[in-house]
Amino acid sequence: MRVGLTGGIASGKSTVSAILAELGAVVIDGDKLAREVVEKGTPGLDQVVAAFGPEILTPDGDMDRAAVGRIVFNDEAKRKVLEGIVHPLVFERYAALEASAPQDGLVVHDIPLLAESGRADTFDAVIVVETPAEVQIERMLRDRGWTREDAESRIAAQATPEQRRAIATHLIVNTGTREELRARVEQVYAELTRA
Ligand SMILES: CC(C)(COP(=O)(O)OP(=O)(O)OC[C@H]1O[C@@H](n2cnc3c(N)ncnc32)[C@H](O)[C@@H]1O)[C@@H](O)C(=O)NCCC(=O)NCCS
Ligand SMILES: Nc1ncnc2c1ncn2[C@@H]1O[C@H](COP(=O)(O)OP(=O)(O)OP(=O)(O)O)[C@@H](O)[C@H]1O
Repeated sequence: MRVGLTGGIASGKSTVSAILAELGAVVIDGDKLAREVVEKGTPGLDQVVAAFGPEILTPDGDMDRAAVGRIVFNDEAKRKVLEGIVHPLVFERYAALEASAPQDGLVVHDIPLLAESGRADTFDAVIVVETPAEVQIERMLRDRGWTREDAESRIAAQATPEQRRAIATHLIVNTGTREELRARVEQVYAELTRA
């Protein structure tokens, strides 16, 4: 069974996917793939440099992620250019990893931008993790050292909670404790593996 997992930034997706993995699911992490396809020496990074210029490289030749983030989360057209480079490469990697995943059990695709991608229909089920924007912002300020403006600009670049709910077959409202979150994830896992 192919399951999409999505949610806004800092909503709790990685926490949910870690619990699903403990329960036996195979998890494919979209953010990790999006980093791999633009690592130093990749054709992906060459394309990003061609579009954004060599000033987005660190002295070591890696992509300066903070610099690119400052550009694309303040300019939608530039964000679309970056997405046009990164997303096709990520979807190629998803397909290759899925082909080598075990055929029985749950394969969970953690895709931060699933609602935005229009690909939700390609999954057997879609888990949406939802957390109030104020909690997302607090976590970003605490964990990433960002300003409130940085945090708000990421949220503004993403789908709304309503748009995500519209694609959900299983909604996880992450407003309680970690223990409550675990219990809800166990319930969803049981429902999906019974199906
Ligand atoms: C702009 C970049 C360099 C910033 O890197 P940074 O290390 O600061 O963030 P990281 O990649 O860890 O992403 C953290 C979160 O930001 C949000 N985010 C990332 N890219 C986007 C985007 N294009 N639109 C909206 N939100 C996004 C997601 O919630 C993601 O989980 C990077 O996010 C990137 O390359 N984005 C484009 C690729 C993409 O869309 N990735 C997300 C899903 S595949
Ligand atoms: N129910 C909860 N109670 C307390 N803290 C939580 C809860 N759920 C998640 N967190 C914490 O919130 C932060 C963000 O969660 P997590 O990394 O799982 O989100 P994410 O959606 O994967 O984030 P990102 O979009 O940044 O990859 C983490 O520090 C995590 O430990």
